[in-house]
Amino acid sequence: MGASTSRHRQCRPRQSPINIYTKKVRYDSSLKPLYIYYDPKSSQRLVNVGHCFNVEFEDTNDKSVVSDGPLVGYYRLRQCHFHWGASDKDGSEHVIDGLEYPAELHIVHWNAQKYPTFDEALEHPDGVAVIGVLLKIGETNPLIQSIIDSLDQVKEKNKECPFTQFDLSSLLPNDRNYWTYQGSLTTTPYLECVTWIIFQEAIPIDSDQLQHFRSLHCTSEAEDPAFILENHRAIQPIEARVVRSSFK
Ligand SMILES: O=C1NC(=O)[C@@H](c2ccccc2)S1
Ligand SMILES: [Zn+2]
Repeated sequence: MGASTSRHRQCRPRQSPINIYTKKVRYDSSLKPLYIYYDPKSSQRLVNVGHCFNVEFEDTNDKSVVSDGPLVGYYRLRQCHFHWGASDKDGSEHVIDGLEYPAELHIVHWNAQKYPTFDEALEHPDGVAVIGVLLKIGETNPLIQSIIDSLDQVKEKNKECPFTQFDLSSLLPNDRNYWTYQGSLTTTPYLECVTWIIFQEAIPIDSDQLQHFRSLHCTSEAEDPAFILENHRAIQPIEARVVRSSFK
């Protein structure tokens, strides 16, 4: 192994996203069912952060949390966002047996039981838990439509608007089978602090709804407009990791 390769392997061993090769996944009977409770009163606002839009939630209390599953303790809901592609052919970050989905929802939580702030949690290997939900082209999604109906208020980078009473739990698939592995943030600074929980079942979105995501501006009002056509990171080497499943 060359020096750069060995340096590369040592310094970034748990990057995300990855291809989940289902033949190499290991069923782990000790994995518990996930406990997920999201209070619609926790949702606060919609923000265009330039490379995507976030639905941001109040994370100064434990009203909306995820626990159990592969996790130790509880993780507080902080924000959710989507990743998408320039066409419906790609867009998800995680890939399943080489199959790319048109988009992926990320629900970001942090270990408020152990760490005082989100920024502190980012510095620890058990600091963050992200639930990933794959999206497939299908019927119109009414929950996503409620977000789209507000997107014109956050068209440009750094714009935000109130977004309350959002029932995020209705966006989750009915089937709670999941894969889990240790990974990283998928945007800079790519910190290796994430326990990933990816649902096996995809949820529907229609093609027109996806097109609305691509009409968001990655530029501020003062700049010449450019669009967020895509915002998904390429898959990364799995290195020495094994993906576990909650199901056979
Ligand atoms: O799941 C992920 N998606 C992203 O855009 C990354 C991120 C980075 C910082 C805060 C929240 C999320 S990590
Ligand atoms: Zn993400």
